[in-house]
Amino acid sequence: MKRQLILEDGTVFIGNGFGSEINTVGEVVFNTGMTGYQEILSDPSYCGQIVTLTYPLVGNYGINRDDFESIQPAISAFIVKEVADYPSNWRSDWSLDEYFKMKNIPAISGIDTRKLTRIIRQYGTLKGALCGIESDAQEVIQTLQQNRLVTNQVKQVSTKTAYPSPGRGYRIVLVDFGMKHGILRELNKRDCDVIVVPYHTTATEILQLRPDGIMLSNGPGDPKDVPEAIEMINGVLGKVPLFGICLGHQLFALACGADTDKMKFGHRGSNHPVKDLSTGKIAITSQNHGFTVEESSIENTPLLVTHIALNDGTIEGLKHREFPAFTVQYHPEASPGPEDANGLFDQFLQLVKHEKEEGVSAWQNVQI
Ligand SMILES: NC(=O)CC[C@H](N)C(=O)O
Repeated sequence: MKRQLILEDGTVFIGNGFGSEINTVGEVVFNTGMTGYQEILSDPSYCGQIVTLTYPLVGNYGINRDDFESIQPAISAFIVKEVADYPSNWRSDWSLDEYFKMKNIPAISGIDTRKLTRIIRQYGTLKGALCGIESDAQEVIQTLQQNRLVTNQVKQVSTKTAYPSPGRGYRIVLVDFGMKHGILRELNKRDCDVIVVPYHTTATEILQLRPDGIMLSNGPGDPKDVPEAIEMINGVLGKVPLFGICLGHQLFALACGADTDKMKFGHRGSNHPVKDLSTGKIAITSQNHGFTVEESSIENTPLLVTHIALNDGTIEGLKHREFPAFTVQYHPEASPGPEDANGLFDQFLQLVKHEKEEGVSAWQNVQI
């Protein structure tokens, strides 16, 4: 069934619809990963976005039971060059088409994704609509140009109530801004006694859980849309060791007085090189972000830049000069992508251990 992808700059692509037949709008972004489409489409940080993959053939190994990053995918729509109708893998349970129909998410194939990606790189991420062939393109373009997309996506994807994921190790409170399961998996693997809490949980409520450490998860949208989290971070900073990922990193920066900004087209892919400024080591990382911490805003804050992106020099890691708190813009939990940075979870737990055994002074001696 022919459907159209319409962009706010006036470009119209005609392709073949699959998955759900509903019409949708969203921010069109590209991901350069060659594999990992299941993890990408189920990453809650894509809430409200229409994702195109630059890799040309998608769906070959199907969708399986085990590789989801959330229970309910939050992406608005999916765009591919060619979709595999007959996946082949022993783990495969559904084809992309079957899965998207089941989850009511529209998708389109037969799109020149190289052209689309070049438009996004030139124009910056832009609003788009996936709709039926009968829709009037000029009308849709006008609507896209005149309306803002929905914000406050964190509220849509965060858990509504707190829940435990018990273990025998350190008590970690994981604040869910749209958490990828991978983060919880890494903590569970290390036997942490995790309590996942909603995005609006206050500092007092978190401290009442007597955590040994606090983790700030990834999540969708603009960090400035979540002021309650910034307030919470200020209330726990210096009291309990803190580790933040992606949106968690941006919220931490805002809480410490730095600023964030929207990037032209962001970083989304599985092979972004990041340099650790203290060791000079390079990690190949998985990334998905459209906002960044502004470098010029760091100067008068208590923050130290620990990592930078080698492609464009933007900030990829921060630590607090005084308190036990550090964050990264990339994804140490991978899923999908390389596991070069996976050791950050161990470093966090080492920090938690030091703090528990020796108090705040130990922080000064721990290398991040
Ligand atoms: N993966 C994330 O946490 C993304 C953070 C934020 N929504 C951004 O786009 O920059």
